[in-house]
Amino acid sequence: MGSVLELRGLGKKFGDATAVEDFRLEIEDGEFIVLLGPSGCGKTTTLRMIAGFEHPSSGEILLKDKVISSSRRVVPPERRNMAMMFQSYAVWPHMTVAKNLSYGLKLRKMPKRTMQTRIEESLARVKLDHLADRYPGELSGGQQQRVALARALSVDPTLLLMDEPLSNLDAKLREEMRQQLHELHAALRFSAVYVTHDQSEAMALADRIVVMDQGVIQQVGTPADLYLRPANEFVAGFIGRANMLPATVVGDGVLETGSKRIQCASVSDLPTGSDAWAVVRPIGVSIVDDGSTSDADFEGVVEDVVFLGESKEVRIRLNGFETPLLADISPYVGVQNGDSVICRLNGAVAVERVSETVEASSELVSA
Ligand SMILES: Nc1ncnc2c1ncn2[C@@H]1O[C@H](COP(=O)(O)OP(=O)(O)OP(=O)(O)O)[C@@H](O)[C@H]1O
Repeated sequence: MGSVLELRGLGKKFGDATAVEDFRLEIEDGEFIVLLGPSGCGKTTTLRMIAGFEHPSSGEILLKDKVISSSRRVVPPERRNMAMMFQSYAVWPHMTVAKNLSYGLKLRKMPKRTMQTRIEESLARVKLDHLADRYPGELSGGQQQRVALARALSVDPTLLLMDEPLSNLDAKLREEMRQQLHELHAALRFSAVYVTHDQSEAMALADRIVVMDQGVIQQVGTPADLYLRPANEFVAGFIGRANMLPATVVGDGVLETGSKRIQCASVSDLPTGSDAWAVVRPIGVSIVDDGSTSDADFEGVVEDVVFLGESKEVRIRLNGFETPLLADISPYVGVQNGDSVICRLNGAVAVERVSETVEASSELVSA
């Protein structure tokens, strides 16, 4: 597998304001990459630079090892062999499914005979060949999404670009479409760059996620990498729910927080003496009820219990800590408000503590 797209130190300024800075990424053939971050972090600008709608202020873009954008050479959007899908997958309502596909192929001056075969093949790939003569209004939302995808892929693009394509849909349809898109990608393995600010969408779809904040890449990794091994406090707070306890690095893989010592799964090269956060996911917190307590366990009092069916979300006020700890525990464990409990923290990760408070603390569920 070679690289499809390479972004080398890509930057974009609008006047004095930096929208994207030193963006570096290599995308493998068949990879589904998601650009994720809060509003204004530079996702769309990055996508538009890849498409060629926006000129980078610095850096280079290579498509299949050929430079398509640099200070000396800029290939226009229509010659980049990329397809773009926008919000809601808009298909043209006044054209049949087959016509929706032929439109883009005609623009590319494909001969008629080849075109017919291409349309049939493209619709067959998304299992819609029997609906070629229908109008979009006669199809379900899921089928319309497949038409849009078939249309985008019919031109055989090197790269498919998608900007929040699900954002106008209601929650239920959105989840269905996400599932379908994931399955189609698994089957067809097209290369894609997908922009969203929704972390659960990113986790569900991506081979790798690029987390951005204020124009700068914070971390690139698989959903599991980002969740289990966040590189910094922004990623720890932005991806999923996290308990973040202020701590100090006291040795190799060991953090001190309050008067307790925690063995970490990863300390990300922080020197001894550094300020850190001990990041612990709610699922990593267990309530010890078999008498096997140790010095590393924490004592606290239960403040709130929410029964969620598959789990119980328990909020615990730890002795000596300001921020309450969130624990996802088995729904069969009997705990009530006011109970004194012993907690054990598993899978802790240390990240450098730069801010005194992190926006997404244990009480805040991000995006
Ligand atoms: N044409 C423009 N002129 C001036 N500033 C712009 C322009 N386009 C984007 N920006 C600025 O660049 C920054 C990044 O914008 P961008 O649209 O890439 O962010 P985003 O992460 O896609 O946000 P959203 O999720 O809200 O679409 C923002 O501060 C934005 O205001």
